[in-house]
Amino acid sequence: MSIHVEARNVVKRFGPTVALNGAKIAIAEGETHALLGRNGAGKSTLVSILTGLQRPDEGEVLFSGEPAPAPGDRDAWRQRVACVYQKSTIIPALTVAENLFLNRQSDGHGPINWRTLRGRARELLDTYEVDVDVQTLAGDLSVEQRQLVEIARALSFGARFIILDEPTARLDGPAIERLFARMRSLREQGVTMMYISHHLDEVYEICQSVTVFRDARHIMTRPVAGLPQDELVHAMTGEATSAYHARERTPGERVVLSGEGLSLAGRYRNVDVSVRAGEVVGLAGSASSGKVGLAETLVGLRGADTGTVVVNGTKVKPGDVPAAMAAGLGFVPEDRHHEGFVPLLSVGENATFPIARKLGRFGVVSPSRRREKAKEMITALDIKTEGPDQPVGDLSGGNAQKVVFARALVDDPTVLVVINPTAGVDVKAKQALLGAVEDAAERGAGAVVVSDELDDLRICDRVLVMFHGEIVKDVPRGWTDHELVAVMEGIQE
Ligand SMILES: Nc1ncnc2c1ncn2[C@@H]1O[C@H](COP(=O)(O)OP(=O)(O)OP(=O)(O)O)[C@@H](O)[C@H]1O
Repeated sequence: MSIHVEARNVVKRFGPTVALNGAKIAIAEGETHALLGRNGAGKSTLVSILTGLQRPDEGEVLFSGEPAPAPGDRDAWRQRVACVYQKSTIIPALTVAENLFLNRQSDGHGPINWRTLRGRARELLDTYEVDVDVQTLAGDLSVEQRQLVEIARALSFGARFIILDEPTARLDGPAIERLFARMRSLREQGVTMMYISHHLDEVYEICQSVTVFRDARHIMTRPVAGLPQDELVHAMTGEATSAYHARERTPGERVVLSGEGLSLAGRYRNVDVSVRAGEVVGLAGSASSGKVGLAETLVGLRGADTGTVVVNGTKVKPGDVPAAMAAGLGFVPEDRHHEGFVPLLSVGENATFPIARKLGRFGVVSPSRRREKAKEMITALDIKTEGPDQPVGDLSGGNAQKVVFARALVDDPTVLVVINPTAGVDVKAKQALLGAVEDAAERGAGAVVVSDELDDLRICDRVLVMFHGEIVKDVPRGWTDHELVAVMEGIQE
């Protein structure tokens, strides 16, 4: 089989960090090839080099045996490769049609003809069987629709090689199945794909080959069929890793978080929840179930039409997150890029933000105390960084998520609410984060884990399942995967 995409001996440095150290990958024509590695292993750096966004310090990239285009020749790159990122690259304030033809609206002869543009956009989406109205504002699309539009856009430039960088991180079960069906049909049409994910089961389901990077180096490339999962995990971590075992505990009596009579039009209705000290409560359901909206109300990020929220004895005003935090709340938001961290501030500043007032007198933070506390959190959560002074924007995705976690935990919260807590984090780091939630519960905090990752929900004492905006079942510990998924998908009452 011929090689479609190849990177040889790639070295890439960022200051003192060596992100890729003689790394390589070779992807055969028409295959779906997984790239795996722990957080910070160098995967995204390779993506930026394979898409021409960054130049390697050493090494080369070849497409079908030919050297890659010159760095500035964006059109030539677009014809060879496209990437669907976890973070959207489409512009929310523009329509789908405008996004599809961004920078190519006119043919260079006179003004843009909007009607023709819409027609071409419709035709393009029809070709790839994407059922989205081209006049919709891109900001109103679901994550799934947005990804389909991005894939269609990539193919329309003529690219026969698509990189999918953690595409399932924000999709629910049925949407993941639909994405996989589409990937299979693209593969049948001869499209080559590179697939990045921290979910090993997905790799076994959709990929034919896998390459593992560890500490900036290539560790192995193998066919997926017949490869034992232990060997894969060992290649990623360099050690044997055992499965995570959720702990047993007996929750206390005191209610530390409650929501009563909560309704928000279009999101959820008639919800009553209460979480006791030392209890971990899961909130599960499909993307349209209302679980994220409800969690955002519980932390004060989003108002409700009716009902009240009480955090640790304090009634929280809708929209007043600082008041909820002052009452003892720690929070990991759904979208770390928007609400999670400030990229230009350092790891230390981000991680210690909620305790800034306590660390210094008269509101002035002592840099040495901040560094000390930040170092503690870096060790506790195993954050891969040059140190507390590095800007969070320079960290790999999974390590940035750990900083958001550190911020939620730093002030020993009485109530901890985490939304998709392990999104983008690797196999081992996931265990550290779930362990941190269980530690908090053992210290007496009440926690809410909002997720549809079954591994995340396994640490919960009970799981509230939402369907179409209502809590349909309170499932105690001891469920099987099949049972819980059936309730989440509304198959079983
Ligand atoms: N612009 C940058 N400036 C400084 N360091 C960087 C920059 N981009 C990446 N790095 C560093 O390079 C290393 C590799 O990061 P990369 O994002 O490629 O990892 P990754 O394998 O994609 O991780 P994840 O699974 O968390 O997304 C990390 O240590 C990261 O901090």
